[in-house]
Amino acid sequence: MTKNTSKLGAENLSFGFRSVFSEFPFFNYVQSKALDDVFYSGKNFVACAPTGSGKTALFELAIIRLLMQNSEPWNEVKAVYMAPIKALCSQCFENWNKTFGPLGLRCKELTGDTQIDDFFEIQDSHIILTTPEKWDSMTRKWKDNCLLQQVKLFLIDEVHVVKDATRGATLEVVVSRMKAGTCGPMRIVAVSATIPNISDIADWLSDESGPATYLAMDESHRPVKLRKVVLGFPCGQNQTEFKFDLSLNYKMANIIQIYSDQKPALVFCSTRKGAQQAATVLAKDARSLKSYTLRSNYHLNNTVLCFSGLELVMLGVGYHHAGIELSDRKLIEKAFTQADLPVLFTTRTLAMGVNLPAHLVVIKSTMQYVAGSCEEYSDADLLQMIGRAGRPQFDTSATAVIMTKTQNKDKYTKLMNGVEIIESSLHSHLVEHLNAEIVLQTISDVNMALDWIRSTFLYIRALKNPSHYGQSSEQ
Ligand SMILES: Nc1ncnc2c1ncn2[C@@H]1O[C@H](COP(=O)(O)OP(=O)(O)OP(=O)(O)O)[C@@H](O)[C@H]1O
Repeated sequence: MTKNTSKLGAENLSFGFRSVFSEFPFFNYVQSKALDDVFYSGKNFVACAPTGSGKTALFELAIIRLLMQNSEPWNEVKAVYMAPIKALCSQCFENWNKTFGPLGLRCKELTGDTQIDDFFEIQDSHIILTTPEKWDSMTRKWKDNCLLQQVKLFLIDEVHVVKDATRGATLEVVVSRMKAGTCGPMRIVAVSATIPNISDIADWLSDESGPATYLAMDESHRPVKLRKVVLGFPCGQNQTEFKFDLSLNYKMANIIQIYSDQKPALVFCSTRKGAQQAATVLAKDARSLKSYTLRSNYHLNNTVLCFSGLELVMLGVGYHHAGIELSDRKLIEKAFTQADLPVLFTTRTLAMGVNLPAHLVVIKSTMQYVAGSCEEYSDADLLQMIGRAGRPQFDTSATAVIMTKTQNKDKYTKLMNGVEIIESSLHSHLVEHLNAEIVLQTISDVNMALDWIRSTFLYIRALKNPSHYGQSSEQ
């Protein structure tokens, strides 16, 4: 466990705000290290720290700082929290409603799942929780609206998504638009678990006082030590994704036996059917396993499980996906949380925001099915899944195993070790985004266009690594 620093405990906060951190008595090492920059200073700030290291508290500290500069009824308080995954927005929305609600703050979730005509409610909210895509579309519509100009604090979760081939450009332009669109000072606080070139992100998130301050904490500061393993498996030229995925089911018993330390294992599968099939294969294999006893402590008389997976549950193997009745899903989650169910196969429904006692997380295949076709998981999704291993409440060490094709092993090993430099992806979508800014009149002449370009992450990285963007260093 990382050492707590009592000097920097929650008692440093004025009385009214301590309740926000009622779940823990002390800030951990990462939070203590960030305190000066995020709480005692108002500069833009970016932190890179491992999954599970308590980065959400950094956002909360930034919000509290903003509150301390204002007074009730918080008319001047407007913060935007932006995360690439809707479930992260929902998780924060739920938590912050509980913690900031009693302080008089109104939170509003604004994602693809919410209604667009919520505008007045949004205008009335103090904390808006949204995704880059949704905020992009909203800020395009509200260009002249005072709402944008009122934002005082812009919180960016999983900021490394800026490198994502499709979503990164949206994040990048949204940040530039926010920087240009507010009338008073707007503070930016960003976090991620993986940014090797954090100083570039700090340069990008600069304001007139200079680059953002930054804090980079390596894996040694992870509250729960995480062993990361990437396993490559051969996939024949004629083998379909489906068959490759299926073949991994037969490796699972071995992997669980080697890496689980006889503790709960969570296996992420790309489809509902895949989760069921994998659970069935493991349950069969488990019968023949000697050293690892898959035995469920889940007693029949305690359960009202009515779905077809009941027999497997009794063997200690469960599956969980959105197609299962909510009540059954809750029971499965409970059984796994209470360590009564040793192995749980799940789709990504359980990846985000749920604190489960998984000592081992296995990602069975790095491909997922989206709208009928196969694509690799995004880095953000993978890190979220891996982040489910070894949550601080349950464990002191944990293991994450990624099962992928042999040819992808290096790529995922790099991702696991966080050595892949974050590059911009805006160059691939530059024309489309420039056009949008021209229509929005953020850009109305060449000088403004140049200023806009200079405000992007693309500009920072293109100067350092021109060849990546198709430029020679002389250009
Ligand atoms: N100082 C602390 N002491 C004890 N537990 C803490 C502390 N700070 C955070 N936690 C708990 O650790 C868990 C992980 O925190 P959090 O989700 O903020 O981490 P994170 O760095 O954002 O992780 P991820 O990147 O996986 O989302 C939460 O359950 C949180 O309540």
